[in-house]
Amino acid sequence: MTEPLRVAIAGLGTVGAGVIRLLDTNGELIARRAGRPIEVVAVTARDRSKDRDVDLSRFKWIDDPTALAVEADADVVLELVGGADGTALALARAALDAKKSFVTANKAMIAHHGFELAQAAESAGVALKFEAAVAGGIPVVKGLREGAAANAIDRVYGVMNGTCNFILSKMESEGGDFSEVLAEAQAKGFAEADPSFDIDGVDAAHKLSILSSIAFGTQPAFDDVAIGGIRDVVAADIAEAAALGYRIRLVGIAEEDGEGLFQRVHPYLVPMAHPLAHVSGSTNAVVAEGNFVGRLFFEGAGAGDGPTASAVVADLIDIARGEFGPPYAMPVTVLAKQPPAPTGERRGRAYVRLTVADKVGVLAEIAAAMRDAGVSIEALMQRGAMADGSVLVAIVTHEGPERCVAQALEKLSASSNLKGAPMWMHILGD
Ligand SMILES: NC(=O)c1ccc[n+]([C@@H]2O[C@H](COP(=O)([O-])OP(=O)(O)OC[C@H]3O[C@@H](n4cnc5c(N)ncnc54)[C@H](O)[C@@H]3O)[C@@H](O)[C@H]2O)c1
Ligand SMILES: N[C@@H](CCO)C(=O)O
Ligand code: NA
Repeated sequence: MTEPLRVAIAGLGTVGAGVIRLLDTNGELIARRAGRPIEVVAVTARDRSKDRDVDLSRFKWIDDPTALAVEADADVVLELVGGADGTALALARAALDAKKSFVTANKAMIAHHGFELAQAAESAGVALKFEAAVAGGIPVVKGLREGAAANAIDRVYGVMNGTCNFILSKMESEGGDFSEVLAEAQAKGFAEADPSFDIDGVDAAHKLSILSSIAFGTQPAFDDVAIGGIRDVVAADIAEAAALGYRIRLVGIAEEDGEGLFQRVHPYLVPMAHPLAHVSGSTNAVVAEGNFVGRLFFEGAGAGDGPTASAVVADLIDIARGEFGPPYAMPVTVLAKQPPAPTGERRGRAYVRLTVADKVGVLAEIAAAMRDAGVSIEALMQRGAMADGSVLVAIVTHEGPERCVAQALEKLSASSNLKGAPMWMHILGD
């Protein structure tokens, strides 16, 4: 058999150990598919003595992760450490500088530095691959970059954070407390080292900005993503949404609107008839709309050791087969710089939840603020008094400019009748 593809791995946590287990289990099958074996030659992590349930004695241990790039006798450096900068970025630069191919699951680093790393990889003539960085095990990077490459993409959107989806669907089915369910997601290995990246929408925004570049052929623009998370979603919102025929999902959405690229991550009310409403637990799903293929729907495990390892090793197999190609759908030299779309006149329907004093005239005040801002109300529900005497008012608006809802809420937030910050979610259209 031909020479093995030699791999050096930095990071032996959930994903790193998963990759070694996968190669141990499926090594022979992979060697037949790739035309040659994939062999781990060196590893590094923070703690050499930690029990990881995999035999590391076969591999050379190199203490310094950056030295791994140069000292290990490897064709590919695999980074599974995490973090946008620091060790991961130093390792990426060192590997590409040493003309070694580089594979990573690190969406934070690719969202912030992917363009620079793609330039380095292309000029070094090596591969840069990051299938595991977006939607874990779902082959959505390959799906868009290769499978949908013949299409102009009109819109790409989806549920891209397993931790948030796990929390929302658990609160939906069992009514669990937010922090307890988050702790459960952390114990299952889904959450980021800093889980605020998950619940505040940052992780999904990392993934969305990577997908946008591939879908629209634009330079990655993470800083242009409007980001909101699920921290303020309460059980009452989930119940109101259900009563109205929706489920709440953290949705990342990107589209070109003629004047620029619109990118937003936010909790959305998703109609029950839409397939995204049925994506539950840590599952992810991505929808891409191509001008010839129509609607593509990718669904699968977005996190966890096995699914993420599956995506990482698929990238290694590509490299073993000699499939390099530009990391995005086109060479970095032709990636367009797209300004962010102006959001002022963006239209949509909205859900608004207000906690207000239970007294005469409050509903009239809300209705007046909406009327003055030009917001048309489709439905308004008031729910029973809470312990502190306040009541919950949930409103669904007709379609209109989003800025009008913002204007109405700004006016209302000055009212002494408001007993907490208003919660505003968008409603996903078809
Ligand atoms: N866990 C998942 O489900 C998942 C899914 C997709 C992508 N990812 C990404 O994969 C990467 C790894 O995630 P994970 O869940 O395996 O993390 P983890 O915390 O379980 O493992 C991280 C590993 O890196 C090592 N490490 C950390 N800092 C280091 C340093 N400075 N020097 C040397 N080693 C260091 C740790 O010792 C550990 O072995 C992250 O970028 C993450 O975002 C994770
Ligand atoms: N923390 C991420 C891991 C997968 O990228 C999630 O929950 O989706
Ligand atoms: Na993926």
